[in-house]
Amino acid sequence: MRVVSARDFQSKRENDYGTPEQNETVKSIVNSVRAEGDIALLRYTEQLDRVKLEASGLRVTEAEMQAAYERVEPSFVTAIRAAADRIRAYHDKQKRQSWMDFQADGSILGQIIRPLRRVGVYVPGGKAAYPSSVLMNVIPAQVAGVPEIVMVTPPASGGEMGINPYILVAAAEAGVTEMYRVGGAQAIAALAYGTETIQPVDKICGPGNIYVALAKREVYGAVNIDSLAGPSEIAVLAEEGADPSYIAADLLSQAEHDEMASAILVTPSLSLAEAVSAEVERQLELLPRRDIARTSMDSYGAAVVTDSLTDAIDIINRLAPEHLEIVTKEPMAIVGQIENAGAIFLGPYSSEPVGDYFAGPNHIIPTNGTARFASPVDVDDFIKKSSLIYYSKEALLRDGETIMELARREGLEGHARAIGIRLDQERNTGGTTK
Ligand SMILES: NC(=O)c1ccc[n+]([C@@H]2O[C@H](COP(=O)([O-])OP(=O)(O)OC[C@H]3O[C@@H](n4cnc5c(N)ncnc54)[C@H](O)[C@@H]3O)[C@@H](O)[C@H]2O)c1
Ligand SMILES: N[C@H](CO)Cc1c[nH]c[nH+]1
Ligand SMILES: [Zn+2]
Repeated sequence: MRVVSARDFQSKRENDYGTPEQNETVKSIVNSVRAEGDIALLRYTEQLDRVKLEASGLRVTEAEMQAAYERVEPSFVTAIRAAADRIRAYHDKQKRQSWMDFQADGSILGQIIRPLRRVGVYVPGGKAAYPSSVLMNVIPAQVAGVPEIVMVTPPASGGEMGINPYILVAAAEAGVTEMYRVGGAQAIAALAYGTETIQPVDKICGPGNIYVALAKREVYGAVNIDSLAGPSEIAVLAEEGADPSYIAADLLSQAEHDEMASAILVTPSLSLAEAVSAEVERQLELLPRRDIARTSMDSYGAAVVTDSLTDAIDIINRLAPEHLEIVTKEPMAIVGQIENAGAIFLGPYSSEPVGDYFAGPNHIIPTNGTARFASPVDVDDFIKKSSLIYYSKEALLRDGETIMELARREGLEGHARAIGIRLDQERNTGGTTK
């Protein structure tokens, strides 16, 4: 991992999302699926996932889900249930209630909260399978009360039609009843526009690689999306005294996700930066996915040395990382200065994978600097709100002239007249109409 001074550090991620070629590829896949439906889905699944399917084979059956229990260890079932309980407990706290404010003049103002009717959840399954992402998608949708949750995930690569059994068991445990074996940009397009087999949804949530993230951006507007939760990122803010082997391990935990993942240490300590860099080289060799981790470390990894802790915090706020670990003597004293980060992990024992799998907060988190304006998936992603306005006669008589003044200053006489016609009527009838 390169050690660089803050002055020489230029994040490779401060550009637009994806290369021009990746953007073109995604546009072309999305347009083809929109125009051709299932035929394009099957073509891209064969081309990109090397799995040949018939349209009738797109839907994953309940029997497949149940059969998968035979192929996973009982310890996995215990673990996924324990994780689901923690994730559900955390998301239960986010539930919103509809509310109404009864005013003294007889008016009622409020907000009605309703679940979205049909949502699509993407579970990544290209280079690795992510049963944990099944829970992170499905549980908040269930807590919100979404009646139709449609899961998509790529068929296990290597020519088999099957889905990874850990994903199937996680889906069965979560109560998924509608699942399709399709991934990448083609799955996102199918959820957005529908095909002969897949009915369109109202919103698409879930993480994925660059093609998935770009496809979500491409279909936004036809459907809503959660955020651009693309290739994983970690930034560690640390000072002298932090354990280099812990930091290196946590950096590599995200680097192993994807060649496009990013892992950055920011510290005022040159000696810590050098120790972490050496530790990364040592630990890299121990990883089964070292080729992926090395590519991402070489492309996007860095140990950035700053003049001060304040400068280090500035860099973190500029990066707006998906995950931030603060490993300083007083992490609580720093957290208030962090403006941009998707999930913040405090202290030496809050290793990032604690949040990936188990603590309870959602691991579907915006990337590539978009934590500046976006948030991790939560129950709010699966609801919508309607404003409620009941104006009493008394209230309209009181506020009518003010509303007409505002309408006329916008040059919208029709708006003013809609109010005026009621005021006139009330005045002419001496206020006897109800
Ligand atoms: N930000 C988050 O919240 C979060 C959470 C979990 C995982 N992730 C990220 O999810 C990603 C998972 O990636 P993955 O690849 O393992 O699975 P994936 O399911 O996201 O992507 C696999 C699909 O990508 C498509 N694809 C692959 N190469 C392509 C190409 N050259 N052209 C067009 N399409 C192509 C294929 O259709 C394939 O099915 C990683 O980047 C990981 O870091 C992010
Ligand atoms: N770190 C990922 C989010 O970027 C989430 C995850 C799932 N499994 C392992 N990690
Ligand atoms: Zn992870």
